[in-house]
Amino acid sequence: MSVDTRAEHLTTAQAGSGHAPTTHPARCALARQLMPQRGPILGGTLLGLLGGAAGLVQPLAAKRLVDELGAGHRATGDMLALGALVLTGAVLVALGYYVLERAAESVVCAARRRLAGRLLRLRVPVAERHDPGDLIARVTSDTTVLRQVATQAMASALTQTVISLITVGMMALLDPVLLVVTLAVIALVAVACGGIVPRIGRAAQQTQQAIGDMATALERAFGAFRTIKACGAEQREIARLHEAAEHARRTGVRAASWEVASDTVTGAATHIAFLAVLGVGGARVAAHAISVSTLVAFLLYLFSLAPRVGQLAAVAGQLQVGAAAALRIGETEDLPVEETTPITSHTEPPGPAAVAFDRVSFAYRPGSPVVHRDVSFTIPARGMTAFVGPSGAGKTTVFSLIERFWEPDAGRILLDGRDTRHWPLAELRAATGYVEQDAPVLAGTLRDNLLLGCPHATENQLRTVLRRARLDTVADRLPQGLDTPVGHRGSNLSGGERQRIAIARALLRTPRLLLLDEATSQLDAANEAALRDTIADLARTTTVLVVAHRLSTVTNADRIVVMEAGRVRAVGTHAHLVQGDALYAELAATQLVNYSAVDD
Ligand SMILES: Nc1ncnc2c1ncn2[C@@H]1O[C@H](COP(=O)(O)OP(=O)(O)OP(=O)(O)O)[C@@H](O)[C@H]1O
Repeated sequence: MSVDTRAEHLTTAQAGSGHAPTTHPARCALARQLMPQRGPILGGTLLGLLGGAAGLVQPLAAKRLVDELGAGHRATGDMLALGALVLTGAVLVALGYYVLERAAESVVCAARRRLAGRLLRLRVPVAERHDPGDLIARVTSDTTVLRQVATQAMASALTQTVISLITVGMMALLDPVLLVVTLAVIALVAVACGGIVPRIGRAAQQTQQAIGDMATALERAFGAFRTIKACGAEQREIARLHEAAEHARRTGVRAASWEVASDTVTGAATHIAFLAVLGVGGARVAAHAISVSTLVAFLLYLFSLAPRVGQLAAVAGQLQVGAAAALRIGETEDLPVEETTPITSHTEPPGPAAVAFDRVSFAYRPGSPVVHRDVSFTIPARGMTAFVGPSGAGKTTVFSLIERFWEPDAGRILLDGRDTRHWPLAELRAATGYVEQDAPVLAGTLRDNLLLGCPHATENQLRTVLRRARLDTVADRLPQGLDTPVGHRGSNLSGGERQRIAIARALLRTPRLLLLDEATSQLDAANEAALRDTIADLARTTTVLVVAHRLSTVTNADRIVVMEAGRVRAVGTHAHLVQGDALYAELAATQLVNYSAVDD
């Protein structure tokens, strides 16, 4: 098979079902996302570190300044040195931030590009198994979380740890006794934060999932916008969205509460440490154990250390959230995609393709009802073949299997005598034109839609297919002609116009095999009759397969395949089947009164 075989499920798709953010896979996923930018991230961190080091020397310079002034000396040089230190530190920190911000944007952009590249190449069964809203949230919202981790969290984790250690070293040099007092307070903070930080991570992960749920609910609503209005279901859908928003609010508030608790603990600890150091330090100054300037310098170090300890606590939470987002992104990147080998040479013979099903059996999912049972038929190159039968008989599935959206469980599908599994996928699809049942039209202009499968078509080719699909008058009527926007999913067009666009789009590819699934069901009688002639004309040079509910559209087919409950009942011409197949005769008896009326 021409697909990779990675895990087909997103384990973190549902709230609470994923890995805890601190697990090894989560950390590996985070490292995988950040690795390509490790150079700039380390560079930016180093600059921040140097800026922080400049800040570290400031208390010593201040101490010296106080000593000089206390001794009645002029201290212009010391003042200038202190100013230069402040300036250098600020410039280095700013530069570091800039480098990190750039690296973060690169991390996010690379993740988004990788995800976009893979999502559109997902295997159909895999794509159908996941909520589009959740997949979209992974590309937009989770990558944004990654950005924060790639800048602040990673850099802070490194710089703050190193600078905090140096600060502690400096404090030890100034007065070990005051350091013991400070470390005792820090130890208390560490114990309190140890309980708080994982809770911040978990709550923030749930917020990310809640945002994904909102995207899913929105995608669902916009996917059936008019139906929701027509059913008067706006309030119920709004309630669904409100529920998702409320869930995001609740988890957001929970995360914020824990963040506030963490800030409060570190803030209170700063004050306690300050008061303790001031009390013990004052006593030591009075006892001449240390000088006033030493106490001032120590307090300055303490004030620089306190926010760093607070930041380290926050960073631990951010890293957890980032790891959870990276895990969701990594899982999505690992979903199996279709092969991507581009077409290098056209090895297939020109002209119409022959199709055969050889004892094909198929179910959409293991354990789900069998849709095709031992289906066999042979369709020679050229001519029109229609598939008819009751709803759910498996007609559309024939097309899905030919296009290799799905693979048969047993049997073979042959195109030009060659198993479709041995065709390069791009080549197989290039040989085929497919008009789906609901004739999807994409947002953009009419021209964008037509050129979707054949971007280099000339203006002449465009005009020819427009005429053949009976779209020329529509295009002429539109205010900007072919460059008129058609709206979201072609909402500015009628159902019949959308179908004709889908047909024109398929014709433009000059396919060797044309698959039309209920492609004219929404056309008026005149347009349908004209398109029936176009298709009959096409069938002289191309193999045309048509799924039809209305027999009136296919009575002139070269052969008709009658399907029922996943089996081929009969194959023949209209005249032959009316005589020879009871189901077909019944369909003809109930439908062809209308046909005569239309034809006449
Ligand atoms: N993507 C899918 N996943 C799971 N089951 C599916 C999927 N598509 C179709 N089915 C099921 O497979 C069966 C055959 O569907 P298919 O669309 O091939 O029938 P059909 O003959 O074309 O029907 P209709 O005439 O109503 O379009 C149906 O029972 C349907 O519910």
